[in-house]
Amino acid sequence: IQCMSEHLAPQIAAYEREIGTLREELLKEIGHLEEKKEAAVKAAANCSQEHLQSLALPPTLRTMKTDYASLRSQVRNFSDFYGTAIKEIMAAINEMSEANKDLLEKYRKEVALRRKYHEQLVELKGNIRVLCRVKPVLKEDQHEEGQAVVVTTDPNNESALTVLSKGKAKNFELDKVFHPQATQEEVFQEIEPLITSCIDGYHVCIFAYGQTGSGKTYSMEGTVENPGINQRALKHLFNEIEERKDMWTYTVSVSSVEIYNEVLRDLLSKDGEKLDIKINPDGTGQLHVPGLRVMEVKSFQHIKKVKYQPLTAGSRRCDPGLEGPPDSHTLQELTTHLPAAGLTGKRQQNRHGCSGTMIYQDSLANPVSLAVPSPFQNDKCEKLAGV
Ligand SMILES: Nc1ncnc2c1ncn2[C@@H]1O[C@H](COP(=O)(O)OP(=O)(O)OP(=O)(O)O)[C@@H](O)[C@H]1O
Repeated sequence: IQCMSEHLAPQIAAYEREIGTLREELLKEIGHLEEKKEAAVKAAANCSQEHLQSLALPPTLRTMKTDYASLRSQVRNFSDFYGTAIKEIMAAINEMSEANKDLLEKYRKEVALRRKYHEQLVELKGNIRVLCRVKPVLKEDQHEEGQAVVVTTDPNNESALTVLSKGKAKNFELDKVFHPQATQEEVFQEIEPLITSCIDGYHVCIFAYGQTGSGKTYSMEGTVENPGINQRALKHLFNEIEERKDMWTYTVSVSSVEIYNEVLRDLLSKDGEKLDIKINPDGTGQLHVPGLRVMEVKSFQHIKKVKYQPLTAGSRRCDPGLEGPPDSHTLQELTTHLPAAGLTGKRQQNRHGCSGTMIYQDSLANPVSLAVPSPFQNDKCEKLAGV
């Protein structure tokens, strides 16, 4: 066996070499065939495209083909377009939030400025200001020739007032004296800054005091052609609110009462319901009138349409049947509320936002000397007006 295997070994080696050579040739041949196949496939593809192009497509198919091509390119471009749009949107959002920050910053500065102005106003003009309007002598006053005019103003001093009493001239100094020819507009100009303060959250009380026929109603309400403080203040208030509407939304509400000989009546209720003043149970220690109707008003026109109950008979005049001085007062309270967060301030801000109150009051009283230190003789009225 050993002898045989030694004899066959060279032959086996020769076969193996021959097999190797044959394998290499076979692989080469396969390679050639592959190349030929590729070339044949390409040629076939070209041929079918040329063939397709040479075919006359119906017009609808041709349109579809162009539409399809355009859609394909649009789809390809869409991701680029989408990316650009997202970037633009993000840039706009950033710009907006920057603008918002800017606006908020401006508002904070504005609030601080207004507070400063209000404090300056209070500092310069006082927290309580007493203004005097001298009524002109009218035809109906039956002023007779030769009768002395007892109240005179000084054209060079807007604080001075002289009253002739029992042959003696008494001089008074007030915050401001309006001469008899002063217009409703001039009187209102003195009040105007207080209306802005009310919108900014401060409490304001405007009180007209004087003997019957002295011009309280004329100054406060005025006439249709020549409106007084109340009408002008409301117009001004709604104009200011309108100017601020892009930034802030205010709500405005009104209530109205008459206090006649210590009896308080709601002038917004149908039957002029009688009410009383109580301590507010909310713990603030402030006074309020339980059951008093409060009406939200949207505009100056709206407020003019509010129906008030007619006043108690006799409350607009000295009632001769009464003993002692008649006590007649009408109070109109107007509240502005700004339900905004992020405001700063102490007094005027509560957790609901910022509220300011304006009380107009018109009082009837017996003739009194200008030197009377406290003109508020009516207990309920004094309480309600918060003076
Ligand atoms: N400054 C003024 N200029 C022109 N007229 C005036 C002026 N002030 C008052 N009057 C007129 O005087 C009259 C009496 O005024 P008014 O009714 O306002 O007084 P009053 O103080 O409200 O009186 P009462 O307390 O009795 O209601 C009215 O006819 C009013 O038009």
